[in-house]
Amino acid sequence: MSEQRFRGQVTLDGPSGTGKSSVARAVAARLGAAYLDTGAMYRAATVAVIDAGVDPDDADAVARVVAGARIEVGTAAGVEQVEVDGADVAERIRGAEVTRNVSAVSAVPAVRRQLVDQQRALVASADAVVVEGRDIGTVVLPDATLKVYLTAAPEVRAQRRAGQLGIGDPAEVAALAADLRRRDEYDSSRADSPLRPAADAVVVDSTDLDREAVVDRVVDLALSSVGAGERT
Ligand SMILES: Nc1ncnc2c1ncn2[C@@H]1O[C@H](COP(=O)(O)OP(=O)(O)OP(=O)(O)O)[C@@H](O)[C@H]1O
Ligand SMILES: Nc1ccn([C@H]2C[C@H](O)[C@@H](COP(=O)(O)O)O2)c(=O)n1
Repeated sequence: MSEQRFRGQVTLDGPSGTGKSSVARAVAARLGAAYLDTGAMYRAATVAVIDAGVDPDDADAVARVVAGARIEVGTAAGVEQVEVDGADVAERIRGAEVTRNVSAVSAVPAVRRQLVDQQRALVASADAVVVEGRDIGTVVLPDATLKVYLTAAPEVRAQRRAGQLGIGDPAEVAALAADLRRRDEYDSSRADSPLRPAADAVVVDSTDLDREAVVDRVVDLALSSVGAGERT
């Protein structure tokens, strides 16, 4: 049950493992809003590329495969629905092979254009929506009601991800931290739509905040956002 009626778009961008998905889902539930995980769309595109046997670094081939794939994601906050050509890939998109290759696939401009068009269409069908990703405030929804950029210290992010995956071995935690650094670097340095905060984003550093505190902060910001957002 939502606490107050909110209309508009909340964008949540930031590096990997900063809490975008968990915070965005909870904020959407509190605001009674739809929820869109754009990372899931790039992951689904990566499944299509892997299944086609194409090299993720071959931009032309990647663009061709993704153009021919039907990628569908749900926008209900409580359910993860991700399909490629009608097949359920919600679990598979979280696997290591997809995570290893998703940055290369998501750096291909034609893939970005296709998925950004789809993202805007999904957002247009909702009167209240929380959208998470890397370029939502900068590229996908530059006029969003509220833009939040989530950050957290890299070592804290690695520890949280380790907790999520049930990993305690220090060598494996170090490998997780290295993977986070590699993806941050790739996502921030690509030519098309690099990861960076929008000029008008509110930066929330969750290093010393628990998840509920971050959710409270974003909900407060959304409900008090001036101008485009509405409360009824
Ligand atoms: N403020 C917080 N305090 C403690 N743990 C948190 C906090 N925010 C998120 N977490 C936990 O950190 C882990 C990573 O969060 P989440 O998957 O939401 O991040 P993300 O930014 O969406 O990652 P990615 O971009 O890689 O998909 C999860 O286990 C989540 O429960
Ligand atoms: N708007 C977006 C969302 C995601 N990506 C890319 C970059 C990430 O490494 C990858 C997976 O995202 P995650 O599920 O970890 O949030 O997808 C992007 O380029 N733009």
